[in-house]
Amino acid sequence: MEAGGAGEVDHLAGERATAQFDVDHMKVAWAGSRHAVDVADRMARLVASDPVFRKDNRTMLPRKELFKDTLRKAAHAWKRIVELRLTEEEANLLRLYVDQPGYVDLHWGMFVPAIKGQGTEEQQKKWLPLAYKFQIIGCYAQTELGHGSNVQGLETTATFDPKTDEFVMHSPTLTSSKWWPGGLGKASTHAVVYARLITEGKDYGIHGFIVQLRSLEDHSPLPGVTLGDIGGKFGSGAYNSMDNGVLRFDHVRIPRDQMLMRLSQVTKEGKYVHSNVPKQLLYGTMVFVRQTIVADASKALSRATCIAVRYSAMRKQFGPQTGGPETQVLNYKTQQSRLFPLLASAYAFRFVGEWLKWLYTDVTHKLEAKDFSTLQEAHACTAGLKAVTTSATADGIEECRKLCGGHGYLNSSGLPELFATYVPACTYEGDNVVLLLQVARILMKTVSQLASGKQPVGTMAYMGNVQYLMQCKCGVNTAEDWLSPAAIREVFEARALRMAVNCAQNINRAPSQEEGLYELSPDLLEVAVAHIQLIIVTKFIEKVEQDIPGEGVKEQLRNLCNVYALYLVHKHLGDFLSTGCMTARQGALANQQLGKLYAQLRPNAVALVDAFNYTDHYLGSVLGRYDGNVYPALYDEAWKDPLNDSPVPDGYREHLRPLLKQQLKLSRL
Ligand SMILES: CCCCCCCC/C=C\C/C=C/C(=O)SCCNC(=O)CCNC(=O)[C@H](O)C(C)(C)COP(=O)(O)OP(=O)(O)OC[C@H]1O[C@@H](n2cnc3c(N)ncnc32)[C@H](O)[C@@H]1OP(=O)(O)O
Ligand SMILES: Cc1cc2nc3c(=O)[nH]c(=O)nc-3n(C[C@H](O)[C@H](O)[C@H](O)COP(=O)(O)OP(=O)(O)OC[C@H]3O[C@@H](n4cnc5c(N)ncnc54)[C@H](O)[C@@H]3O)c2cc1C
Repeated sequence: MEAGGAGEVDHLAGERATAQFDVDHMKVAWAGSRHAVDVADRMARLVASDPVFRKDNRTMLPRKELFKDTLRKAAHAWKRIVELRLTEEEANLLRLYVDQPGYVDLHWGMFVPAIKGQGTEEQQKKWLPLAYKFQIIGCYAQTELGHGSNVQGLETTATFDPKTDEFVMHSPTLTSSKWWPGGLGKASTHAVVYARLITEGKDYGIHGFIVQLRSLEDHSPLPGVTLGDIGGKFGSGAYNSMDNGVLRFDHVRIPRDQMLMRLSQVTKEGKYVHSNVPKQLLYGTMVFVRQTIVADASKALSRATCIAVRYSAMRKQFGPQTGGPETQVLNYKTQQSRLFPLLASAYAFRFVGEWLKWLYTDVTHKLEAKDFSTLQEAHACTAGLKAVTTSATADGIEECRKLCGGHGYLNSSGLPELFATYVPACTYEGDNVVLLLQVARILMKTVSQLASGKQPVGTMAYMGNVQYLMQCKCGVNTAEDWLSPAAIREVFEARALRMAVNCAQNINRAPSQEEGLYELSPDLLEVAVAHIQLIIVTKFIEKVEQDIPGEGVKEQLRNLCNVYALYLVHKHLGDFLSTGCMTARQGALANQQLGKLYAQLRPNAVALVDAFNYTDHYLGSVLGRYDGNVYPALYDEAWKDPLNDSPVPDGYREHLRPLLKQQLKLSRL
């Protein structure tokens, strides 16, 4: 937990004393409200003080023990949720702070939302109470061995049999085996299974079905159902606590009313009826989860930067040529230029995640009123932001590991496990490249409609300003000019639009649209990234323009916003120059201003990560400890490794002793 107890020394007190803002108010800005800070605080402490939720030994547990430990934690968490009558908000936070991937994530995160989004009212009434009380455990079984990205290519079949009023679930090929669903391997009793609906001899494509997989008596797989775990995954601990599974059906029968029938129905005679709604609503659960993944990106990146900032403030290497104390590595300009953009990104992703949640809620309300006009905007924003934020976060965690030098490579730093747990976010819920290509296609469509005078809306509205943005010149003359939000916004808009228009023109020169999209797909990725970065920068600017209470809080957020934007200008300078949005001199001025911003950020760095309000338990890092007392913690942690259980290792008698004795004999010859 945080410092302040009797006898504890705050080794970072000097760093905290230099902060130029009110940390308590920054906690509110980060969490969203005073209420959010208080609830998070209570739940984090509840978890940290409970010995069942201990996790410092996690990377040393063999897989079977790790999985059992996950079941124990999930059951204990549920017991506490019920005993303490926690609200949904509190329960979600408690699960977050338990911090161990497991079947409950998919049960609450995908199974329940899939039934809510795609089930009829009657189906919801039947299944949701069972799920809410954990009388059934569910997962989301979409991906197969042969197809993940291409959902329309899935092979599992659900063939309607009007004689018995049932669907027959079948896995016709090896590649049709369901493969990857979390919670499927060992824990789930039920799944929402995506399969090709076949009725009256016709294939109507992919639909969702609720299928019972295991007995509710003894948990054994039901007849015709083959189930298992797909095997160990990257890293120690990490995502290995999750039972990602394989599932095969051999003509398994389910009642007709277990097809999720909100979007389309099959009558008892076998007639297929599609409600008058866009087919893409079938993908609604993925859109929901992509939105939550953006919020999670800021959590993961803020954890990594919290560890790296605190450790960098405490770690010293080298000193002035003239002698004297060694330098904190956080004072090296290179350390700042690698670390501070990541800290700024964590804040940027937090605020864009907040905005995306609002957008998602707004679109959901519109859909309920049968207004589908914002469906494309929701798809583009969730897909694009999921891709950009998860890729940057995965890269950022790895950079934080390097920023912590050798100690960052130790499991006790928390960073290897954080990376291994996080990195599949670039793949699950849509491979990032596949998602960015979706965004790019929508951008290309928008560009092609500009000529007809159709005004783009939402996050693409800026494209309507095409006449101006295609020819405008950046007005920056001094480094300080880069502090203008209008100047920043304009170059990001001009870069995104010009890249999109250039790409669209190149596609139009191809023999066909399809060939053009195929040949230019690497460029399309960059177009999508430029557009999504514009959204993140814009939402950060809008956040800073709001009324933000607390001494110095707004100033710090403005500084972080400028760091985020100018870091992107520096990193993608090629885009800005080649599209003619700015000159090389203006690029140099941006970099000059970035250096000044880093210097302003430096005295506030530790306080800015304190504002995340993470307990030592949640951080799970000897390097990121609140009190900065890193060396005794590192030293103590090493002795906990099972290899240190005895001074002479197992295997000495069989493999070391004979070798050493043989060397002794040889030397005597
Ligand atoms: C609250 C707690 C949350 C906890 C979360 C826990 C996380 C646990 C960790 C992991 C869980 C992981 C789960 C999974 O991975 S589940 C499996 C996820 N799988 C995917 O994401 C697959 C990705 N593929 C796709 O989404 C699609 O196949 C596709 C979009 C790539 C292609 O779809 P396709 O039907 O072939 O269509 P087109 O490309 O031709 O597009 C047609 C049309 O539809 C529009 N569109 C596509 N997708 C959507 C959408 N989701 N919403 C709205 N509209 C969509 C597209 O733009 C086209 O439009 P048009 O040009 O106007 O016709
Ligand atoms: C940890 C984890 C948890 C998961 N949990 C679940 C779950 O609970 N339920 C579930 O149903 N699924 C789950 N999945 C599966 C996940 O959704 C898929 O792995 C993901 O959608 C990617 O699909 P794929 O594996 O088919 O990749 P592929 O599509 O085979 O990707 C391979 C490569 O091909 C490239 N590629 C593919 N298509 C294109 C294209 N059109 N253009 C250019 N490049 C392309 C990709 O960029 C990638 O580089 C999980 C996966 C992981 C790793």
